[in-house]
Amino acid sequence: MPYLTSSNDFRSDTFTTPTKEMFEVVSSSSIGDAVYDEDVDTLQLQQKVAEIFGKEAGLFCVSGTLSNQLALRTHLLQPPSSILCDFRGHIYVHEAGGLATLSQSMVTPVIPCNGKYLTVEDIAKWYIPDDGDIHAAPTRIVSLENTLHGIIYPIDELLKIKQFCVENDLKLHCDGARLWNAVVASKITDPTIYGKIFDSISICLSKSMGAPIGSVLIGDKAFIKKANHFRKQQGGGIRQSGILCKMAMVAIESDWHKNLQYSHDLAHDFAKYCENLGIPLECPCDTNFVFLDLEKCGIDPIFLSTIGEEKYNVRLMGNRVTFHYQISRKSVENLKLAIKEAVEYAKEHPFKGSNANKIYRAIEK
Ligand SMILES: Cc1ncc(COP(=O)(O)O)c(C=O)c1O
Ligand SMILES: C[C@@H](O)[C@H](N)C(=O)O
Repeated sequence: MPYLTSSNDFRSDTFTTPTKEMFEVVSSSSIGDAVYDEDVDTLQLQQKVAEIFGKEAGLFCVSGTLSNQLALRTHLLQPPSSILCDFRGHIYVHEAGGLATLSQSMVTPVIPCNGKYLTVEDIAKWYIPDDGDIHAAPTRIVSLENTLHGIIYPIDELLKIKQFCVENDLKLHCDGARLWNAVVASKITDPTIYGKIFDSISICLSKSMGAPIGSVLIGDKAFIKKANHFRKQQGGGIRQSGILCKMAMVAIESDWHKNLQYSHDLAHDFAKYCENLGIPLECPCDTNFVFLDLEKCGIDPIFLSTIGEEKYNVRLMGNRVTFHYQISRKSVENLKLAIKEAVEYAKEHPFKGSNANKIYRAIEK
């Protein structure tokens, strides 16, 4: 099926497509060489994102993976070192082992005791102190994700973790690919709170915000200056990035609160529908993701995505159903028909296969 629009694409919010307005602004974008900090639209976007989330400076990156990897590399001075994160964290599961190769760092993947997000108790239990034990790779960074699997991090827990990091000389990074969603769902009126808590934040513009390309890494000036050095080293120093930054600025200047709330409302409605069908959720539906425990209902994810595409014109991948502002209500109705058929089919043909190819891990209950 030719890829037409994202209105029926529930695979990820990375499938959001540029708007007509984004294409229209391209012709008036600045055309300076961003490697020399001479591109006005790039400088403006970097500063805008830094100001929104309360940091001194920003650095445009072509992907969230690059933004995360630069942040963590910049915080690290020399091996041996460890980075503590949630065992489901993108930096650990989905960034191709970049921390090992680009940062020569170990990772301590931790399963949250509360089944949702790491608490300060989880971190205190699993962090590796720099106490002179030559067997160890001491923890240098705690890297959190907000949201992670769509789960919101409570501010009071973040503040406790921040305090622990300060007391133990640890850097605190946030993979904020969907921090915009957390702001809307938590009804945060002043997002600079996150800049007060985290030493660095990677903010994606290409997911729920709908820009075609780009993330911005934010931090203090000295940190961003060093991250820029690593960005050049890793080939991320791009030239006329004003084209991309102007498009991204359209997303920031849009009514993103309304857009993201729409996607959250669709997700919450679908989550309720699935639970009423007897499909448990793998984790709470706080924002735009619905993680279904298909295994518990004997539903084959391949069967679901196949009938979804061939019979109901919806695009699905695995057990994560993603909502974004370009999803149409008609597509949600089609999605509900597809999941209903999959439930009925599973009653007669329960799927007992392996979920080894599951790219989104769940916490065993
Ligand atoms: C939580 C999270 N962090 C980082 C990334 C990486 O972003 P990118 O795909 O632009 O590298 C993603 C991907 O969507 C993500 O879901
Ligand atoms: C697959 C993963 O890298 C991507 N960030 C997503 O959420 O779809």
